[in-house]
Amino acid sequence: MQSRPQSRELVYLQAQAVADECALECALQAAGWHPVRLDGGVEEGPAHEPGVGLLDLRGVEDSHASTLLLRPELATAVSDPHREWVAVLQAAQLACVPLRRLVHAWCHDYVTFPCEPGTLSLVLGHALGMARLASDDGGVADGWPRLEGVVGESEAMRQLARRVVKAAGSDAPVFLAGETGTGKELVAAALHRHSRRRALPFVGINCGAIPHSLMESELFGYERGAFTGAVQRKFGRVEQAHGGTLFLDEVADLPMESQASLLRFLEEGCISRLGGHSPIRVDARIVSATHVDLRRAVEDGRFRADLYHRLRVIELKLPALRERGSDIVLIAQHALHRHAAEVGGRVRGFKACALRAMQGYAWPGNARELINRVREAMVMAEGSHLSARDLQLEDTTSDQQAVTIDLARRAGERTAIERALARNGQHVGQAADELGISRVTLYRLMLRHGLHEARADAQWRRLSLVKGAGEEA
Ligand SMILES: Nc1ncnc2c1ncn2[C@@H]1O[C@H](COP(=O)(O)OP(=O)(O)OP(=O)(O)O)[C@@H](O)[C@H]1O
Repeated sequence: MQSRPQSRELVYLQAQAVADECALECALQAAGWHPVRLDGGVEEGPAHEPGVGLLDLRGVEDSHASTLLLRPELATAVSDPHREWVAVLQAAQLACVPLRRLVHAWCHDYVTFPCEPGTLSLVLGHALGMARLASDDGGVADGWPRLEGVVGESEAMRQLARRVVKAAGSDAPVFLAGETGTGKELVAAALHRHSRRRALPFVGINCGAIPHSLMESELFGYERGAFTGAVQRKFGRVEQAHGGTLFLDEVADLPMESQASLLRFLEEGCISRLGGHSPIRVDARIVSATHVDLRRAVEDGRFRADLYHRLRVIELKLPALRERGSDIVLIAQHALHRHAAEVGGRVRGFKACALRAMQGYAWPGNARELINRVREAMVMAEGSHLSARDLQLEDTTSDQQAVTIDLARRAGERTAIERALARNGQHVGQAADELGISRVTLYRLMLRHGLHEARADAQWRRLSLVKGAGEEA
């Protein structure tokens, strides 16, 4: 006896109620597919399993077609990067240009209804196959998710990517900490793209770049006539981010008055425009960042403690570039490709001395400094391959210098320490355990390799005074 094929699941999203719903459901079941309705449409966070969705557009009138994607449940669903969509239409609807554009832009394929179960099965199976292919390419292929636009494969960045994707599954406020130029804004945008809000706005504001006197109106907007010159209503950044994400960059620079208003918004979910009389409900996910020590700002009385705790429900720390090993070269190459056209493709790569010098430099301005140096060098350099000198970096070892066993051992030792520290979030005790040496020995080795500059904890200061700390352990 022939066994009945197991039915496969698909997500079913209906744009408009139709009279003969059962007919489509029967056709799907006959084709071996089990539809799961997206009632209300919004999924809880991104499902990383590749899948297929059926977008039922039957009954959508021509006049509504161009505004369909303003409906958040539709926009969120069709922009899920892990799902391919198949549209269902009535043959006559193919004459509607906005509907055709929507299907062309967002769907893998379409069927006109009524249709043969065999055709339906073929089209859906093909869409599922394409979703799986795409997922193998760019998704979580070798156990860690790639963040779009964020270059880096070091262990520190893999850990960060995993945490970003987890954080994206919730609506809790996220605080991004990290030195200047480490990519906080880039990561904030990636967080938004991985969240269920991805089809709605990502609105950024640099709190350090706006005069204090304008901050309230910039954040919360104003009504016409609220003050001289307010000739028409203006929506503030918070309101513009409704449904999406609001990114508050350099949040430590927020004036006290706006800190109080922001806190009120976080607690009540409502804002008031300047000159407005009724509160307006706004649903915006808050991501904030600063390169300064926000805890210190709280201690100094420059930042409200209650707001500080509200903002950092989830804290993500971006590693400094010098802790990211071979990411330095990856980002340099990324910059080279990105700006190649500006110099007519004249510059094609890096000399060995440049690669060495980049790895040996501390990059206080992080990825921003690296990208800018590469870009400047590309304009100024004479040859096709950039040297350490083109990058205005010191080449500590020349190409011709013999590499002694001792030099190689030291280089290996330094790399092992850097990686252990990065893997263990700069925790010296844990890094020492992993390396199989004592904390004291690790501190001595760090001193010898010049890896101690950023550390200011008391134990380090004590140990650095120990006689002979820089000698062989
Ligand atoms: N991992 C990365 N891959 C590619 N480009 C990066 C990466 N990190 C940073 N950049 C680039 O470096 C520049 C600075 O990044 P970004 O503005 O996100 O840093 P930031 O941490 O927000 O800095 P600041 O604290 O000064 O505001 C941008 O041009 C960004 O595209």
